[in-house]
Amino acid sequence: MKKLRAIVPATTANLGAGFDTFGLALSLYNEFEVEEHDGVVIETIPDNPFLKTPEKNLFVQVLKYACERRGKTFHGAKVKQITNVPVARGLGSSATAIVAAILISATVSKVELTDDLFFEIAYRFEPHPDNLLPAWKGGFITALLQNKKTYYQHIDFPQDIKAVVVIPDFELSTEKARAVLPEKISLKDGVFNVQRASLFISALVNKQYDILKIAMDDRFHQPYRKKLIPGFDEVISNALEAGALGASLSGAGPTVLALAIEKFDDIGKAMIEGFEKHSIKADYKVLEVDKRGARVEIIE
Ligand SMILES: Nc1ncnc2c1ncn2[C@@H]1O[C@H](COP(=O)(O)OP(=O)(O)OP(=O)(O)O)[C@@H](O)[C@H]1O
Ligand SMILES: N[C@@H](CCO)C(=O)O
Repeated sequence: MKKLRAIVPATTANLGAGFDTFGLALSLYNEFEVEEHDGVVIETIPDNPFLKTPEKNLFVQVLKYACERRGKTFHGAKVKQITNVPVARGLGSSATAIVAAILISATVSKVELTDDLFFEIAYRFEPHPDNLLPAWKGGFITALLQNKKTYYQHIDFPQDIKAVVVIPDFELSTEKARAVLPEKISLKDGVFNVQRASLFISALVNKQYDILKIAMDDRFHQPYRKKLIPGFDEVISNALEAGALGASLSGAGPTVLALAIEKFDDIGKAMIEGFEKHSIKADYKVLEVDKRGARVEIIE
């Protein structure tokens, strides 16, 4: 195998009411360089001992599975990861690793990467398409899984909207953030989210940005997850007061996302203040929507 590099965008899932269905790719990228090697050697930039452990490194685990799935023996790999997407922060870091490994495996084996093949591998490691799909194909998607088939649609995301993401300095695994969700929700809350998810899509299509604030509200997951994220309500209200169109938890959190067409730095700083009031340090990034998705380059 030549030396290959996969470049995969971060993703923000849910966008409020679109729980487990909306996903958006963002201009923050993880890079995964790989070449054949006897045994597994992992370098991470910045240094991350956790990800350097092969058993904890999803990129290596998916590479191994994809190799053995083709009836080959996985002898190892020399991996260099540039991890700009922070782990367990709600920006789809795990999805970047899965997508990178699948694309590299398909490139090496010269196999056409169909949706069925992609999801057959990916769902063994991550059960929801709302990070996987935008990380793979870019842009904004809405998706669902029914009877082992994934249905999804791309919707053009307005060019003038950017994402302000505020990343607090603590991790929240998707597993832990899903464990606090209720088994059942009321009809009233169900209608609440259906109304707003539909409104969100209409607002994008019709460029009716003034309704995004309402459309990004949620009763499925944020009321429960915010107990794990001190300052969440203030971060959201600060974003809106500073000029955001709408704001929500990014994926399973703890990152908080604001959509905006102006005042990006004011919004970022105001959101950080919301966390700082609860003695939590945070950093903000102003990101574009990534429309290209993941790609593989042959280095040598
Ligand atoms: N860049 C990466 N490279 C290799 N393995 C990763 C990477 N990011 C995450 N993982 C693995 O995936 C596991 C699950 O990550 P988790 O889903 O909790 O966080 P996340 O994907 O960063 O956040 P979210 O899914 O909320 O966007 C991590 O504990 C780690 O084992
Ligand atoms: N929809 C998933 C996304 C995880 O990134 C969740 O909220 O748990």
